[in-house]
Amino acid sequence: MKGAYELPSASPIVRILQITDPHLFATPDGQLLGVPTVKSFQAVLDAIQKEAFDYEIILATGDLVQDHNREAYHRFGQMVKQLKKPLFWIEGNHDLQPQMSNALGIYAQIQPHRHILLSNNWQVVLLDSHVFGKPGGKLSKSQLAWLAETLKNNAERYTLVVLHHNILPTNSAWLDQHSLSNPEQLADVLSDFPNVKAILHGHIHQEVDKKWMDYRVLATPSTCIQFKPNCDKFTLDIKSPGWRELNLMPNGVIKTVVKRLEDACFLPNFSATGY
Ligand SMILES: Nc1ncnc2c1ncn2[C@@H]1O[C@@H]2COP(=O)(O)O[C@H]2[C@H]1O
Ligand SMILES: [Fe+2]
Repeated sequence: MKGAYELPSASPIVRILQITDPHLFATPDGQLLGVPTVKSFQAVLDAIQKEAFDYEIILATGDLVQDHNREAYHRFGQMVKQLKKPLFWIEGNHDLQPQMSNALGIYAQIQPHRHILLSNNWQVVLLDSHVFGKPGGKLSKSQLAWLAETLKNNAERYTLVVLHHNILPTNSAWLDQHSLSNPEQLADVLSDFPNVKAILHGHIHQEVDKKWMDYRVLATPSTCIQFKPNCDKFTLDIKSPGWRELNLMPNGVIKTVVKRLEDACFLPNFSATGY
């Protein structure tokens, strides 16, 4: 495990951009259920650059590629260069190691660190919840032990915990079977550290801002297809690709907003029953 990445901030507010689940292909025309994911990702990157939000770091929360292709990781590495800020990533269920680390490791902007110290009062801890060959997630004993150790060593800092898989149900049976399988073990670790403020994830291709015990749970739209909440059978949503802006305030509060491309762009094939 790499040590902490330290980002002393000029501003007391820490600004973070989250992009998630781009499901890129090696080829520019590769499609996921009718959506050309490289093109929708580029449209999101273009829209982000038109915004005034002056983020300091980027979090890419998994499922960076769709087809385990090394070249798709290189496409990700090349495409995010335009954002010109340090980028940190975690694995999703569609990602494959060591191809992912090896490919992303050659880009100076892309950081291998899983612990980020931001300003004087915040930290971000990135967890690997991916289980080889399975769509659902689990936090291993070693990830949980590392989380406990990291929180203990920096207990005075407010903390944002980041992983790929969801903790709370989406009220969609087809998707909820692929949630994090051991949230109670995560809760056990977190319960000793009252400065943990929020848990941020991807995977469910929809916006969430809810409470789980004392923690705020935030999920973010994919940069490609969207899943419709509250549907027991696989159902795609008409909502557009999106991203999230987060402002970590010096008093421990998080101000955050999800933004999307304009309506009715990159609509998927609504008759699809899965992938
Ligand atoms: N029809 C389906 N039923 C159950 N699981 C599915 C279906 N289609 C896709 N999935 C899996 O559910 C996962 C949810 O989001 P992911 O992008 O991680 O990848 C998806 C697939 O692994
Ligand atoms: Fe996923």
